[in-house]
This record gives sequence, structure tokens and C-alpha cells, in this order.
Amino acid sequence: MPVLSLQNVSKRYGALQALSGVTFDVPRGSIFGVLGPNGSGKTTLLGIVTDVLKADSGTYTLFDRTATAAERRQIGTLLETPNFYHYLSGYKNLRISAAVKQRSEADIARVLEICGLTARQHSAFKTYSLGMKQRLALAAVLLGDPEVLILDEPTNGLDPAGIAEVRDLIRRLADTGKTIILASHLLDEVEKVCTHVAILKTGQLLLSGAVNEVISRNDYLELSAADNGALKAAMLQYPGCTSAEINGATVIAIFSATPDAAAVNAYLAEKGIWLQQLLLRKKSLEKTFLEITNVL
Ligand SMILES: Nc1ncnc2c1ncn2[C@@H]1O[C@H](COP(=O)(O)OP(=O)(O)OP(=O)(O)O)[C@@H](O)[C@H]1O
Repeated sequence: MPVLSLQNVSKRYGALQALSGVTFDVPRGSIFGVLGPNGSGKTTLLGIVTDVLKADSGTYTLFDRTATAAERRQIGTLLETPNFYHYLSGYKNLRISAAVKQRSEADIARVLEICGLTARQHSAFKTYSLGMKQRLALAAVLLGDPEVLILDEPTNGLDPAGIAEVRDLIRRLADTGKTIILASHLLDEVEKVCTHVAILKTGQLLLSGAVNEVISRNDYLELSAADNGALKAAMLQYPGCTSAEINGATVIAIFSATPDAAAVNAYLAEKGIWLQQLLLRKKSLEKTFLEITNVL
């Protein structure tokens, strides 16, 4: 059962179509990255599923049900940086968050511990590093132990150390079984933490699925032999090979699915082509993303 399922969700701001018929499922336990360039509709999408915005058409379900207050209480959201009081301690700020969210104060010690802030809980917020401030924001989201976390650009504005702290925290939360939906334009970050992605461009869903699948659709082989012309011709006849091009001293062969390098080697040997080089290359999510977002 997906924790969130979107069916044909569309949203327009006046003449601007911010989302067009977006459909995808978020599997339970996944770290699901909603990716897209600026203005692609990520925040609009998260706004709709958190009930801040209304879709013009389409539907979505939470835990397989039409979302009511009961389902929403199972969701912790961080859509923008919360307004913490600079002169109050982390602990006192969380007491205020607990009151606003109607969550128990008894949960504060637990969320401080998860977010690595126990030792500094009584220090004023203004003395925290950027990473600590964002971890406190995440601690506030965790009050009441929601099963699903929805985070908009959780590492935005952080320095590399802060990004690493928040990334580790997200991973640890996922390890405890939480489903985490996060919007980001930082592809490298998403590739490091996400198990699944949906890629948006100008409000259209370009693709969604498990990160491994999205990337492996773009695996390719780099080959070379004494006669690269013959190698290229043989590869073009290989089942599943969609393109083979000579690129300098190598032949780049692209496939419809991840190629089996050993099978390719055996096939070429049968044809009397002895390889000098055979490398399975994996494109990064970033490269895949740049290619597909430039296509449309
Ligand atoms: N309240 C609004 N009124 C009019 N247009 C809006 C409004 N909110 C967003 N938009 C437009 O809708 C489109 C999608 O915006 P949205 O903020 O959802 O994208 P995003 O992917 O989150 O972008 P970013 O990465 O810059 O935050 C953009 O063209 C944006 O300018």
C-alpha cells in the first residue's frame, strides 16, 4: 500500500499551469525525492498534499484513504523554515512547537535525542550552527512521531557540514521505518539519500520510480577492439543494444536495459572480435536528470 498516491493532479495559477495531470505513488518506507528545476511545481505539489493548496482537478490518497484530519496527523511537514525564537533555548522552542501542533511535551526529549541536540538543548537557538538549526526544525516535525515526513528543500541554505548532518539524520529516520518525501533541486544530495524519485519539469511528470531503475535505464558500455568499425557493427546487431557509436578510441553502446557485460563479451568473441576494453558505465542521477529535463 502506498502512503501517498496522486492521480492526475493539476493546478493552475491564473494562466500558468503549475501542475499538469501528475500521477505517481510513494511506497511505504521510501525516501522519495521530488526533483525538478526552479518553478517546476515541487512546492505546489507538496502544498496540495499537505492541504495548504487545493488542486483544480485530480485526487490523492494518504494510506489508501481520502485524507482526513486523522491521516494528516500521521504526517509531519516542513515546508518553510519555522520561526524559532532566537533568544530561547532549543528545548523551549520545541515546547512552543508542541503546543502549536497539539503534541505532547513528553515527546521533546525523544526528538532532541534523535536529532542529536540533547547536549545543547538548553543553549539559546541563536548559538546553534546552521545544521543544528535545521535539525531543530526537523525535531519539531518529529513531535508526535508521525509516520510520514514531508520536507521542502531540507538542506537549502546549509553549508556542506550542515548538509551532511541533515542527510545523515534523514537516513537514520528512514532506517526507523519512516517514509520521507522531500523536494529538492540538489541532485547530488538526492542521489545520496533517496530510494525513489519523481522528476518534474514545468508541471509535468517526466518520470518516477526507484532511483536504481531510473539510473540503470541509462547504463552503457564502453568497449574497444583492434577494429572498432567491426565492433560497432556487431554491437548494433546485439539484442537490446539501441545505439553504438565510435567515440575516439572506444565504442559507446547504449541499451534498453542494464547490459550483461559477460554476455556481450562472449557474443563478440563468437564473432571473432577480441576486446581490449569492456567497461560498464553508470550515469549519475544528475546526468540522467539533465538529459531528460532538456529533452522536453
Ligand atoms: N501563488 C502563486 N501565484 C502565481 N504563480 C505561482 C504561485 N506559486 C507558484 N507559482 C508559479 O508556479 C510555478 C511552480 O512553482 P513552485 O513553487 O511550485 O515550483 P518549485 O519547483 O517549487 O520551484 P522552486 O524550486 O523555485 O521552489 C512557478 O512558475 C511559480 O512561479
